[in-house]
Amino acid sequence: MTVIVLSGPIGAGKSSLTSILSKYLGTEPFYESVDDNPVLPLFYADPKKYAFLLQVYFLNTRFHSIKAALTQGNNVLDRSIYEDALFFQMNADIGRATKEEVDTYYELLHNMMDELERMPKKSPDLLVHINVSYDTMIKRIKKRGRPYEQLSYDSTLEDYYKRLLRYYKPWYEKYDYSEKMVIDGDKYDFMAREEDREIVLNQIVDKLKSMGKLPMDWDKQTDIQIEA
Ligand SMILES: Nc1ncnc2c1ncn2[C@@H]1O[C@H](COP(=O)(O)OP(=O)(O)O)[C@@H](O)[C@H]1O
Ligand SMILES: Nc1nc2c(ncn2[C@H]2C[C@H](O)[C@@H](COP(=O)(O)O)O2)c(=O)[nH]1
Repeated sequence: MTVIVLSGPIGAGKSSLTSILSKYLGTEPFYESVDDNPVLPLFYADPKKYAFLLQVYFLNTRFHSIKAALTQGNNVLDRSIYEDALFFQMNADIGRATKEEVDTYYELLHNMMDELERMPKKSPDLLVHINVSYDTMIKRIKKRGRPYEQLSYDSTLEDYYKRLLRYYKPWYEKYDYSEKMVIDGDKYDFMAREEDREIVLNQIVDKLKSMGKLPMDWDKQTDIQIEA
């Protein structure tokens, strides 16, 4: 059983690469349900009021999906529970959570992480982190087009997004729940350019081979169809 989790800033390409990778490897994709998240638009409208509620919502949905992924066959998750605290700590650091909310959040998170420790498979096999610059992040957020994520909706999002990129750097360096690798999201347009998609898929396959998760002679054409 091979469990791969994607990580990376907003709009980095996690859901897109999850779809590409799961199709290519013939494994089950797990997507974070964002567009039916009732709290997300409320958060962007009033971050101070909804930061804690949104984080509990995400933590709960991530806990469900990581438990399912760790007990089912081969799969790919488009975001991990492991970066949940990154978002909440960042929001707490900018005054969007009370001390009581921070204490309650970490109590809940530690309880959930303890539960994962008791599972037969305690953690994913590989984290694929997509690194993007601020300019690429904004371009992709615009391309995806969620109104409340746009700088035109709230100019303070520029600082929020730049801060998020600063928080991701130490988070990735400290991440040690599994093997990990980085995909250059600025360099590779794995959506529009087939040659970039082939390079990215081969980078991930080579990593899985080096971990003994794929046979060294495993080979497959990368010409998969994707929804643009
Ligand atoms: N490598 C890439 N090159 C160009 N566009 C991309 C790339 N990855 C994703 N996109 C586009 O950027 C937007 C955000 O991608 P998405 O997969 O939703 O990111 P995430 O899940 O990390 O938030 C989508 O419109 C998607 O088509
Ligand atoms: N406050 C938080 N917001 C989060 C968290 N995880 C995701 N998000 C936001 C960011 C985007 O607006 C949207 C989807 O994220 P993508 O990375 O898939 O674009 O949800 C979180 O834990 N806390």
